[in-house]
Amino acid sequence: MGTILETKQLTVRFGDHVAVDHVSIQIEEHEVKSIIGPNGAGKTTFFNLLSGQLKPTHGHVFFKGENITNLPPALRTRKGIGRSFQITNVFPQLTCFENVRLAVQSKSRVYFNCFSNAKRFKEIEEKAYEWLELVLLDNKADELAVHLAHGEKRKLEIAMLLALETDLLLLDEPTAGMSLEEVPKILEVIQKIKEQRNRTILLIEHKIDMVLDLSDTIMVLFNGRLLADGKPKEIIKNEQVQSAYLGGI
Ligand SMILES: Nc1ncnc2c1ncn2[C@@H]1O[C@H](COP(=O)(O)OP(=O)(O)OP(=O)(O)O)[C@@H](O)[C@H]1O
Repeated sequence: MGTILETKQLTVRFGDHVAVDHVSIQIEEHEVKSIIGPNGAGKTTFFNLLSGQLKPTHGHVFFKGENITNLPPALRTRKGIGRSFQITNVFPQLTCFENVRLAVQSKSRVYFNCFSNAKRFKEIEEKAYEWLELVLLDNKADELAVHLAHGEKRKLEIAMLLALETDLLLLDEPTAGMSLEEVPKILEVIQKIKEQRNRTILLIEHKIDMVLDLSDTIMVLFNGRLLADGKPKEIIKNEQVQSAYLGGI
């Protein structure tokens, strides 16, 4: 296994404010890496630089060894970087199954028409059910997305992201806005994706227990700078991290 994503001295300024400040990291294939840091530390801005929503003022992003710093978001998705947002992104008037099937179709570029191959559609439908099963939503396949609870919508969004079959998943606070009962279910979904060991996950998450449970490595941002990057045990012991973020636990 090698490095799937690397940033070198990645920096973005907004006027006088340096939101991401010379951040150099590496993400290994099939690892789960989390980004933590206080509000305003630069986590979402860093994601925007990786997914192409923002262009850096300085530095580079490499994906599978290729310099993608100047590629637009759609091209990055095609190369294998998929991103979820804090706001759920599903079609409310379609069922869960239809939402995921659309994502599978967009990946396979097969569209329904009367001349098309029925066998191919069957494969697409089976694949859509597989993703729904993986995110524990197969029992809601025929439910309209508009009727789902918030946590279920997040799971549906993750299923749609998985259906795009990107190698790297950028998950931006998948538990944001969830009730206490919903959080363990998302944790279980991410754990299941992790167990398959065929995706790399970069996760922004405020729930520190969840981060410690899931992550192979954790990077800590503080005022746009990389304060620490290492295994959960090292991060927890790091004195700078404790005083800057964890409140000296
Ligand atoms: N487009 C922008 N223009 C100006 N300032 C911005 C812009 N985007 C982000 N910032 C600033 O950059 C800093 C980092 O913001 P960012 O949203 O990345 O932090 P964050 O770590 O994701 O915070 P949170 O945990 O609250 O989501 C903040 O001070 C924010 O106000």
